Amino acid sequence: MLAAEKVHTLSIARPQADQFRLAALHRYHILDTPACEDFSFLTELAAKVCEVPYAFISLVDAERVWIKSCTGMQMGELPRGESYCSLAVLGEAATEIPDLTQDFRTAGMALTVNAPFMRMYSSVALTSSDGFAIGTLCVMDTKPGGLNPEQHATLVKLARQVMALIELRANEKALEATVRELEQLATTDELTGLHNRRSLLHRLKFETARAKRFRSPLSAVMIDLDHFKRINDEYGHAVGDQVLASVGRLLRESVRVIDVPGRYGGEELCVILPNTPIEGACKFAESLRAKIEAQVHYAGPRLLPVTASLGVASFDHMEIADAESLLRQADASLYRAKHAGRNRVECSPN
Ligand SMILES: Nc1nc2c(ncn2[C@@H]2O[C@H](COP(=O)(O)OP(=O)(O)OP(=O)(O)O)[C@@H](O)[C@H]2O)c(=O)[nH]1
Repeated sequence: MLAAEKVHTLSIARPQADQFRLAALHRYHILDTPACEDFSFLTELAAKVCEVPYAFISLVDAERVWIKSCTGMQMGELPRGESYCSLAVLGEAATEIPDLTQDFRTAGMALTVNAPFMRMYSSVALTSSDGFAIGTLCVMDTKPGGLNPEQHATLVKLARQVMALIELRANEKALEATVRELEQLATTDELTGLHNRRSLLHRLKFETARAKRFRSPLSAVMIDLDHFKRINDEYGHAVGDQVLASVGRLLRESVRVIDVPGRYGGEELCVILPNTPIEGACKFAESLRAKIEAQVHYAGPRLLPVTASLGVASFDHMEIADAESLLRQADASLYRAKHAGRNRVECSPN
């Protein structure tokens, strides 16, 4: 970073429609990203080709110029009024200042009046796909002068490479976000926000393998709403859906991050509890049962009592060979809870 004994802030004219230019810059999500070898390579190449000690990839933000990569000195960012690059986004595709001390706009800037006492500046604008200059690829020297036509032509080509790399990184980021979104859609039950059946069974297989490998306990809790058919029949499917969605939310809010809450099918929900022995799972199930009973539901103005029966099974108390048999045992416990009068928890084994 620059040691600014005397910070000299020039009020530099802003290009018209700077907010559109800034929007274009921010769309790339490149500001404040970590250093990256691909960009460093391009600044090193720019300095070498132009036979100067300094090269920068700079991005002109609202109040600062942020340096993505630099060769010759370490610099993170500069106030916008202290950066030569602020001039370069004023509209010119290329800017060259042969002697910075002789240009009234740059003569008082910190890099000119303090070490390393820059004298020559030459830059090519980094132009976004919608035509805005978001920053520059620039080279600097402590001697006055300029680039020859060949060096300038190469700097233009390198600036295009920098921009292509910025576009590539942005596209990669957008693609990652889309993949994450699709993954979320493919694994989530739309009504309840819980894992859907496929995702639940996939995670159960994974957790079963892990429990076997590390001999850690694994539990599953099956949850079935009591007399749910009556709710649908008496108040309609939409009210039934509303109840399921609320219980789903309650379940999501009741579990730990490592637990896997899912919709097994219809009004039957399930939670996989990794690293949890039967005692812990039964405690959890009992607390969940009480929360479901206490949750308030309405069908219009009428209060709707909703309860659930829960069945628990665990790996550490019985010989369970695979994921399916864990669920079968939890289902058998649930069956017992239903037959014992509903709104209760049954743990396996008896
Ligand atoms: N609204 C709504 N209802 C559903 C959904 N999935 C399943 N159901 C209904 O849930 C009801 C389940 O009924 P049953 O299996 O007879 O069980 P129950 O009435 O809950 O009775 P018990 O489980 O024995 O207490 C059926 O009427 C299904 O149509 C759903 O996504 N939305």
